[in-house]
Parts: sequence; C-alpha cells; structure tokens
Amino acid sequence: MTYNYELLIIGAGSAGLAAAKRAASYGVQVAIVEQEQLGGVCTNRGCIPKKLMVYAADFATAIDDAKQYGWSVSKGTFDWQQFIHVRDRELARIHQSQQDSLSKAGVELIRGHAAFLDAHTVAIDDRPITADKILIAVGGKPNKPPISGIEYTITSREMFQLQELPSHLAIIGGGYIGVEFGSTLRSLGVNITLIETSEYILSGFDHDIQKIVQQGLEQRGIQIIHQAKAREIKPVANRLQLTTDGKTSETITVDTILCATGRTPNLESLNLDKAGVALKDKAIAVDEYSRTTQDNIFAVGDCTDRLPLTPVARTEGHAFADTVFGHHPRKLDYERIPSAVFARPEAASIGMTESRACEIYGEDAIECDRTEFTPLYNRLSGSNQSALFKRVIHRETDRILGVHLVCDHAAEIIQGITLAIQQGVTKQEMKHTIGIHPTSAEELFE
Ligand SMILES: Cc1cc2nc3c(=O)[nH]c(=O)nc-3n(C[C@H](O)[C@H](O)[C@H](O)COP(=O)(O)OP(=O)(O)OC[C@H]3O[C@@H](n4cnc5c(N)ncnc54)[C@H](O)[C@@H]3O)c2cc1C
Ligand SMILES: NC(=O)c1ccc[n+]([C@@H]2O[C@H](COP(=O)([O-])OP(=O)(O)OC[C@H]3O[C@@H](n4cnc5c(N)ncnc54)[C@H](O)[C@@H]3O)[C@@H](O)[C@H]2O)c1
Repeated sequence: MTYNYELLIIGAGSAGLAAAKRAASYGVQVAIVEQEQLGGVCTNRGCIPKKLMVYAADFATAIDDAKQYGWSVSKGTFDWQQFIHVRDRELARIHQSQQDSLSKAGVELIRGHAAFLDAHTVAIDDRPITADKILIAVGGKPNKPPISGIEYTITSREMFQLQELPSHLAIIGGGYIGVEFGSTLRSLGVNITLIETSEYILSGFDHDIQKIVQQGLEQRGIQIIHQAKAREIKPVANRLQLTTDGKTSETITVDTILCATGRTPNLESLNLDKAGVALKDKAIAVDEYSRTTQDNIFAVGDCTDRLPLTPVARTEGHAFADTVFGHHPRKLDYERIPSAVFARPEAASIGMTESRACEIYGEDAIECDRTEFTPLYNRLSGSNQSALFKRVIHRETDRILGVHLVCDHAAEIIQGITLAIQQGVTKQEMKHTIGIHPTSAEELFE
C-alpha cells in the first residue's frame, strides 16, 4: 500500500515541530498539520509571551531598587498596549523562523484541522490524507471547574489578549500559571487575590519552596485565600463578585477572574476511536516509547499523561523520531527533570522533594540541608526576601537526590546543577567544588 506521506504529524507545537525536523533529518518524507499559528502554546500563549511579560514587570522592581543603589530615577508609566505591540512583533519573528526551519528541513506544512478517518487516514478539514505512521502532538487546553458563573472567567489563553490591565484580578488556582500571572501582574500594579484549595500554593513542589514563595508573594501584597474553593461567580455592575467556600467563606468584587486550575489534553473532535487509539484517564495512553494502542500511531507532549513542560514535549518528539526512524531506541527519565516558577521570588527544582524521597527510601535514609540567607543584592535594595537553598541527600550513598532553590535567577542556576544530579553527584563532591564569588549559587558548594 502506498501512502501520501511516510509520517504525518498532527500539531505544530513544541513536540510536533521537534519530531518533524528530527524525522526529516533521517530522510523521512514528513508533513505536519496545524490548525492555528505555528509553535503551539509555548510560542503563542505560554512560555515565551509569559517570560516577556515577566521581563516587562521586572523593570518596576528594578527602578525601585536602583534608587536604593544611588540612582535618581522616577518610575514613569507602563504602556500595556506598547508592550503588546513589541511582544507581537517578536512572536511574528519566531513564527517566520519556525516556518523557515520547516522548509529548510523539507517538512511540508498543511494548514487545517485534522481528524482521524481510520488508522492511516486523516481528514484535514475535508481533504483525506494518508500516512504510514502518524504522530499525535495536539497539546492541551485549560480546565474549568463546574462552578456557577464559571463562564465569566478567562483562562491563560485570554490573559495574553487582554486589551487593558484589570485593577483587581482574582485567580482561581495557585499552581504554576496562577502564581506566575499573579506575581507578574502584581509588579505591574494590579491588585491580586489568589484562591487555592490546598494550604500552600505550588502543589508538587518541595514544602520549603511552597512556604517561602507563598510568604514572598504575601509580602508583595498578594492576598492568598488558601484551603478554599471558588463557589459562585456573579456579574455585578460591570464587575464580578466571587464567593469562596472552605476554611473561611469570603466574597470579593474584582474586574477579572483568571481560572488556572490545570490543563487537559486537547482531544475533542480528533475521532481517536476511528483510529483505535485508547485513552488513559483523559489523555492518550502511551508506553515508554510513546507508542499508542495502535501499531502505527504515536503520541508525544501535553496530549499524553506525562510532564506538561516544553523541554519534555520537545525531547519526547526527538526521542520518538530517533526510536522509530533513527533506530536508536530512546526513552526519557521523568524523575530528574528540572522546572522553574518564574515568579518573584523565583523558584526552581530538580529531582526529588523531601517528602517524595522519604516516601521512597524511608525517613531515616534521608538527610536534608537547608540554607536561608539574604542575598548580597538585597542588602542594599532593601528587599527582605530571603533566598532558600535545599538539598535532599541519600545518607548511605551520599548522593544528592534533589535540589530546590528560591532566589533570583533560580531557573538559570538549576540548569548546571541538573547535569550534576543526572550524573549522580554526591554531597562530598559538591563540597569539593570551587564556586564563583560573590554569587548566590556558591552557597551550594558550602
Ligand atoms: C501560560 C502557560 C505558561 C507556560 N510556561 C511554561 C514555561 O515557562 N516552561 C515550560 O517548560 N512550559 C511552560 N508551559 C507548558 C508548555 O507550554 C507546554 O508543555 C508545551 O507547549 C506543550 O507542547 P505540545 O507540543 O505538546 O502542545 P502545544 O504547544 O499545545 O501544541 C499543540 C498544537 O497542536 C495543534 N492542534 C491541536 N489539535 C489539532 C488538530 N486536530 N488539528 C491540527 N492541529 C491541532 C494546536 O493548535 C497546537 O498548535 C506553559 C503553559 C502555559 C499554558
Ligand atoms: N514555568 C513553567 O514551567 C510553567 C508555567 C505555566 C504552566 N506550566 C505547565 O502547565 C501546567 C498547568 O498549569 P496550572 O497552573 O493550570 O496547573 P497546576 O496543576 O500547576 O495548578 C493548579 C492549581 O489549582 C488548584 N486548584 C484546582 N482546582 C481548584 C479550585 N476549584 N479552586 C482553587 N484551586 C484549585 C490546585 O490545587 C493546583 O494548585 C502545569 O502543570 C505546568 O506543567 C509550566
């Protein structure tokens, strides 16, 4: 049987683009289908526009800090529309570069919505296209809990399209998205109320990180209503009234409500049943080599139930292509993947949290060292935000199982540490490492 393509990829986000280029490098005839702009969530409504917003917001603090360092400066005003203009110019540049790199790799880009007709045939809008192998890389979309009035809330997608900044923003969900938007918009002068079901924000992070970031956000004037859930939302005279249930019941009136309670795979109208692809919970079921329940179909990135981060999506795309077309079977180690929360204070982690290590090895087998200190920069800036460095160590082997940081540039620092952790570095080896002075990171080698 001959097909239109050897490989058809559905979705040109981080995972799909990485897989397309790597497969093409093995001489495979590849087409990629995309229904929106190239680059998916990361480029258009995630990592990149979010980080640009963080950079914009940091000037507010930098100007205050500059005064403490002897500068005579005044804050001026922030022009949201001007920021959107320059941000979109940068996103257009990225789209062009993504398109150019697909052409250079010889990958055909097909615009439209894909839905399965059978295991080898996909309808793109109404046009049937066949392929020997198909990779599903359709990503995810925001969840909204079933709360009365939830239709008045927006999600991270619409946050990037706001025409003006609200005066008061309520955020439901204190995970990555809620914390990053809350922190950034606070620096831009927005009043923030964050509602989180647990006692602490950033579920899944080490407990010390959760506590220090939560305190830091509160010190910056963010109101956190914890152990609470949004119960009802009602429009009241051009604003929104939100009532919470939980440890305390509160009613607040705000301009905008962001719902940031997690994401689910984007599988609607893909007709996976026609292709014989099974689900596990709400995600595509895959094995460690990203194989689905149908022999010729694979899935990578946020549409599977693994770690929804861009570098993971990209690496799964590469590993799929290496395994299937490069004949180098490759799977990921999901235990040692670094991640960061781009809030102020910033947090970053690699490896096991203290509670996970105790769960696996038992409390007696684990030792933690924890240093909290005032970074040199804050001595003059006047900020009372302390930095936290924590290491989780396996007593018997002296191996470092996890490193957790809260400090300026935590995300940049954790990258180098990631390599050491992946190589099985011990506490003793770290102690014998000579650091750079004066930096915050040198504390890791004390
Ligand atoms: C606000 C926000 C901030 C984030 N910040 C970070 C960060 O700082 N660092 C980090 O590592 N991760 C971050 N993430 C997570 C990261 O963006 C995702 O993990 C990553 O984008 C997943 O890539 P993907 O290729 O699997 O999916 P996506 O990027 O979602 O790409 C899927 C693509 O498939 C297309 N598609 C879907 N269905 C069809 C169809 N039927 N036919 C044709 N095309 C289709 C979609 O239009 C989309 O372009 C963030 C996410 C959000 C929401
Ligand atoms: N810096 C980054 O790498 C980055 C940034 C943004 C997003 N992401 C990715 O996107 C994913 C989704 O982010 P997210 O923040 O939406 O999800 P999340 O799973 O990180 O956090 C959701 C939070 O909402 C809370 N919650 C759930 N239902 C609630 C309710 N009804 N009321 C109040 N709180 C409720 C949960 O307890 C949790 O703390 C993340 O898991 C992450 O992988 C990564």
